[in-house]
Amino acid sequence: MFLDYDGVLTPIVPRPEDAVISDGMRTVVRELASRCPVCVVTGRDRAVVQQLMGIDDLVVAGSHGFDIWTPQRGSVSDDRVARFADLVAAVTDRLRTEIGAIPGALVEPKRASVAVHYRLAEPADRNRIATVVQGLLSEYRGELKVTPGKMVYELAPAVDWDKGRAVLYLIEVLDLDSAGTVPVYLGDDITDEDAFRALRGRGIGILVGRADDPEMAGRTTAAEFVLSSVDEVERFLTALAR
Ligand SMILES: O=P(O)(O)OC[C@H]1O[C@H](O[C@H]2O[C@H](CO)[C@@H](O)[C@H](O)[C@H]2O)[C@H](O)[C@@H](O)[C@@H]1O
Repeated sequence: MFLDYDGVLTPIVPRPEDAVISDGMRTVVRELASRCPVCVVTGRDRAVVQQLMGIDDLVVAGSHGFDIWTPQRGSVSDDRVARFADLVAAVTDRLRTEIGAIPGALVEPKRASVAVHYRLAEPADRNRIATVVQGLLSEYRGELKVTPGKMVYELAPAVDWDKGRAVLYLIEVLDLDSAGTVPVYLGDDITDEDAFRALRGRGIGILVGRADDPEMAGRTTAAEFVLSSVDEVERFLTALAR
């Protein structure tokens, strides 16, 4: 079972640091993990998501799959994190300098990527934030890629790696590639589409969200199924954990 974090295990809230998992969801995730392998595949920094979940013994693919860790083996990300550390640090510094003074703009550093949030910024300031991000993309052309998310720009090294590649890698590393195993992926945001596409024909993709949510407007998805809310996710995982 591959689980995204924000928007799947916790509702979207104004401030990233307030997205703490509920006691009920934590219990269900733990119960499920006693029945089958559970991996958290998130845009979050790995250590941060472990803290928000209050669980540190699950496989986690943090920073959009760049930073993969298992309780048994520790880091299994090859040199992906180390290779891009200087780039990520330089871009994070620039964002802090150029965006830090814009009210409501938040720069969220991670081990292998960086996010710029504009949910709390005035609409008039959002263009300024987008301009800074576009400027950095031009300056680091070929080195940096930007993926939009829910009121956020996700900046990561421009390599052929994403949540979909991370899920396929985990299936291999964790020996889950057997005929009797069906990988299931739950996600809500644009970066989860890579995972839905990767599992097409070999697993099940479940989009979490509602068509009438303005942040989902115009989205197409490669997922086959839909759950409409975090509450529905909890009921679904509870049924699976029985
Ligand atoms: O891959 P995920 O686990 O879904 O993480 C995606 C990003 O989620 C977080 O940002 C989003 O959720 C915040 C808390 O609800 C919200 O305030 C923000 O507007 C959303 O974009 C997280 O902060 C990012 O680092 C993740 O990449």
